[in-house]
Amino acid sequence: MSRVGCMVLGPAGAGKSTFCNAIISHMQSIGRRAHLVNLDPAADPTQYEFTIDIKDLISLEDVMEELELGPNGGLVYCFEYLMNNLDWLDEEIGDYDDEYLIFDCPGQIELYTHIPVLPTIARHLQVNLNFSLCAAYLLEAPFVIDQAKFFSGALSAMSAMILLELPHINVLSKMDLVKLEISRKKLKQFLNPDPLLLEEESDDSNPRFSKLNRAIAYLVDDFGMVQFLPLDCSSESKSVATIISHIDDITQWAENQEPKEPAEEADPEDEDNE
Ligand SMILES: Nc1nc2c(ncn2[C@@H]2O[C@H](COP(=O)(O)OP(=O)(O)OP(=O)(O)O)[C@@H](O)[C@H]2O)c(=O)[nH]1
Repeated sequence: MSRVGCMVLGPAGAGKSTFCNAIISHMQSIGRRAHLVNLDPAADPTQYEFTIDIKDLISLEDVMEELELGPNGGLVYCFEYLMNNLDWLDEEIGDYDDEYLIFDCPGQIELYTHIPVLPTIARHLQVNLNFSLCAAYLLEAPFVIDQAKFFSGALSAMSAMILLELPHINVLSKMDLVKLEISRKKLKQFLNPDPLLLEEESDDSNPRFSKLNRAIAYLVDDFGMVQFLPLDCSSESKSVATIISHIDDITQWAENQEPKEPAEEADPEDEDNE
């Protein structure tokens, strides 16, 4: 049996760490074994209990101090360092065989939309460590209430999906913060976005904007970004269990697929391990 993992992605503050912890708590409450892997070298160490923590290898604070880099350059350096020390990750993951690993990723989405850092890690986990892997991309529900922001978020999710090449689910987080009935109604429409309905919505705007919206709505639909699952971590809610069952389904599907080819970006030494 392969190992099962979920990479939790999304912009800064979208609720990734809270969601990761909600998954772990829920899994523990139903007797399943799950562990948290922190891939954010800037994470606050006091907040969550990580089984595996990139900060044991390298921390952003140290890099910024010692190399006099800014936060973004520092983060890229941390990931380049991890890329050159993937055997550290292999050792840490070691024998977590029949268990779930939840990877809490940094909120700098350029790490999966521009720089192929997380795609390389994902491929390494699949090819070298035999993981059935999926991605959960979080967007903050209160931010995507208007259509333009929804499209912008959906496009960033799509960009991550295309670059990571992983079975992918989208999540609208912090649903409890959307209180107005009219906003909740609008969000419901985004959970299963129908290009025709979204097209109608843009009737009152500038015709060129409307045309752009329509094109994006069809693009999002064509790429199968058809569903966003609602998430509310503020209270005991069924949303976490529902998302876990989606993760189970898509990782099960991934397990039945042909094994991936070794990553092009992989270190040639890794190919010797195959
Ligand atoms: N009301 C509400 N607040 C939430 C929910 N999920 C997360 N939050 C809050 O949102 C803030 C950010 O949450 P985090 O889980 O740290 O977000 P993150 O995406 O991991 O943030 P970065 O690691 O900085 O990218 C925290 O104050 C959380 O308590 C939710 O479902 N409802």
